[in-house]
Amino acid sequence: MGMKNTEIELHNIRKAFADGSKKVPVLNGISAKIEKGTLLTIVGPSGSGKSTILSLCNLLQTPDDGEIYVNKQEVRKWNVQELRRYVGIAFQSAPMTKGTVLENLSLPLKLRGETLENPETYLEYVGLSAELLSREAKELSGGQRQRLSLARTLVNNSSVLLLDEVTSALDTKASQGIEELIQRINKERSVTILWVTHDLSQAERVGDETWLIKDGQLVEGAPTKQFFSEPQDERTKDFLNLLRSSL
Ligand SMILES: Nc1ncnc2c1ncn2[C@@H]1O[C@H](COP(=O)(O)OP(=O)(O)OP(=O)(O)O)[C@@H](O)[C@H]1O
Repeated sequence: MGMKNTEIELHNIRKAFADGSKKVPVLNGISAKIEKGTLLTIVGPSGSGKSTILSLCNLLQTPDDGEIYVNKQEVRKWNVQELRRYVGIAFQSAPMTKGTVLENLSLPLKLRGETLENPETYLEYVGLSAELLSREAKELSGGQRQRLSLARTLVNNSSVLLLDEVTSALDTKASQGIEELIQRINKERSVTILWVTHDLSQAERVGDETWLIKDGQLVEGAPTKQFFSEPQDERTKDFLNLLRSSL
């Protein structure tokens, strides 16, 4: 066995949200380790807490209880800006700020008072033409915007990428392109990836490991092949059967 090199460790994470006067628990004690370079796919019913897990890893939210270690340092001990460079995030909507593609791409550096060298190399890597640099970013197609948000994480040289339903708004062809790009970023640059997806065949295709989150618990975490071919927990079997029978 080689030496394990943990990128993210969740230690008994709990989170509840206020709903009127009562607190609704969303994560009920989640513990797990993610090794560096892993492509983890996270599946589970709607509202089970998947996005909340991502948001805790770069301090968009803070846990009520428990600790999260990123590269061995508890998230609340990180400088937030540094943490958010180290842990990049991309959403389904791939939001852009007003301005050109170049301005959007160099935003993370501009905030630090630096300029971006060779912006076209980042566009090329994500499969966008350098001619797009002067284009208004909000006018790009969904697939192009998703590529640009991935390019931004490359500018930051992020070690971890949090992906929340990044292909759900795209047609099949654009979705395949983004899938391949993410796999390439994972393999070529050893970026650790936490990928929430409702598309089970995608989770099976791209994952090294897969988790099922249900009712705020990590029900089952296993190597992806095993997760889909020999699920151990009855709740995983039910979840997979239910979705497969509805196809
Ligand atoms: N900021 C918030 N304030 C209040 N409630 C929240 C907040 N964020 C999430 N929730 C609630 O927490 C629960 C879990 O939400 P979360 O988005 O983590 O689920 P999910 O598994 O990602 O769902 P989906 O697959 O539908 O995106 C939901 O009931 C949601 O309404």
